[in-house]
Amino acid sequence: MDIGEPIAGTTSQRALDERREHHEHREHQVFSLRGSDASIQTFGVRRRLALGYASTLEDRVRAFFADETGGPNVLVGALPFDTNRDTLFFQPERVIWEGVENRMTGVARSNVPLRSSSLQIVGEPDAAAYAAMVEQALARIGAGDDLRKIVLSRRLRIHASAPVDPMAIVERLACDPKVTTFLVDLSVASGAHGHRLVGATPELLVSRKGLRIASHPLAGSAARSADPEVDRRAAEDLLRSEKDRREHALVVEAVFDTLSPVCAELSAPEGIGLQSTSTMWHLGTRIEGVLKSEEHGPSAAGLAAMLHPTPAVGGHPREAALEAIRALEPHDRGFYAGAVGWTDTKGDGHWYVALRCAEIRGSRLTLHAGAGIVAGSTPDREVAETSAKFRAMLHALGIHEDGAL
Ligand SMILES: C=C(O[C@@H]1C=C(C(=O)O)C=C[C@H]1O)C(=O)O
Repeated sequence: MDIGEPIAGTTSQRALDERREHHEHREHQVFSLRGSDASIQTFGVRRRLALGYASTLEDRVRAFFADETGGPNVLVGALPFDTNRDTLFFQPERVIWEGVENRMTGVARSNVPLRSSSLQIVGEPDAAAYAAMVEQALARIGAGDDLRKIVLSRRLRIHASAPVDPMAIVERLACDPKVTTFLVDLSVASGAHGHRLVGATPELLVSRKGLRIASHPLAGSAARSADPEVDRRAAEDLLRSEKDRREHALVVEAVFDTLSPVCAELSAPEGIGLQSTSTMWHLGTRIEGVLKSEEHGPSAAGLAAMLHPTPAVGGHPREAALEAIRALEPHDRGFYAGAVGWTDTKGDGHWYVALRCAEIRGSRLTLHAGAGIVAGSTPDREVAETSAKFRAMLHALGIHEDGAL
């Protein structure tokens, strides 16, 4: 972030001072979520949320805030993809809330985080092995039981010759105004030096403000093109694709089914539409609702835990799809395809699906990308879709690679 530049909008002197201060202490930033909604950056870890395997996340969050020991009234954190794994939640020492006007977009102010000459990139599984996984998923879907969608992912392992700067990656990802960038200091839990999760997600899992909630599930994707005509056609074809609409509908139905019991009103006023990032087109449906009860309704974190994993990252039906993912994917997803966000004492908060991300450990990065497999999917197209989904992170890293990744 270039703090020497004039800042547009209504930025106060205090906000400027805070930005300068955090710039000077950028190594202490442990969590950030920055997008078109108000953004949050946090510094230091005041207290971690106890893990408590017997109680729900909602109960643990309530108990945390009931036990008043001061500090900011917010918990930030991440849910792993596998709900049996440990969540990472903590109360920060200091919080900076930023309005939308402070969002930095357009020009990458940072140096390219990596030089491709000093890189090793390995697909794990590689593209051919992933295509074979897709074949197996299709066989399971075609087997006659009610399995209809399995989201399969693959990874790129990147080994750089020097440690990468996670903040520089986030700043470059933020050049796309359509995404919400995130950074989570995973060393809070792992203790491993330089262990971070960074990414740029287009998908809102759930937000809550007072009684109002929203979710914007995505499913059904097409790569964008630099050629405007090809790009427009890709979007039109996606909007018309029966296979992608079917894949999308499963996610929307699951979100409605999960949220209906706690809502007095729930609707998708605009129906299915196109959502874009700088590299992808997606089918998206914005869902809006009003909770039955503000005080007794679930908090934003509780809602995220109810929804996760949606069929956008798991499949349908949920348990059968998760079993298939465990059987077919040779790797642990970690926090990829989990959720990142915050929740406060009032229950308000924002949670995003942790997509288009990289787990960083010093000079090693692991990128994940997945695609929904349904009847009508083909291995080649799913390989191409996952390649396209890697592009946002690769570009942020300074890698312009369209080859056989
Ligand atoms: C699984 C990913 O993305 C999800 C899967 C999509 C799809 O299958 O079309 C679209 C958006 C996301 O919900 C990913 O980016 O890795």
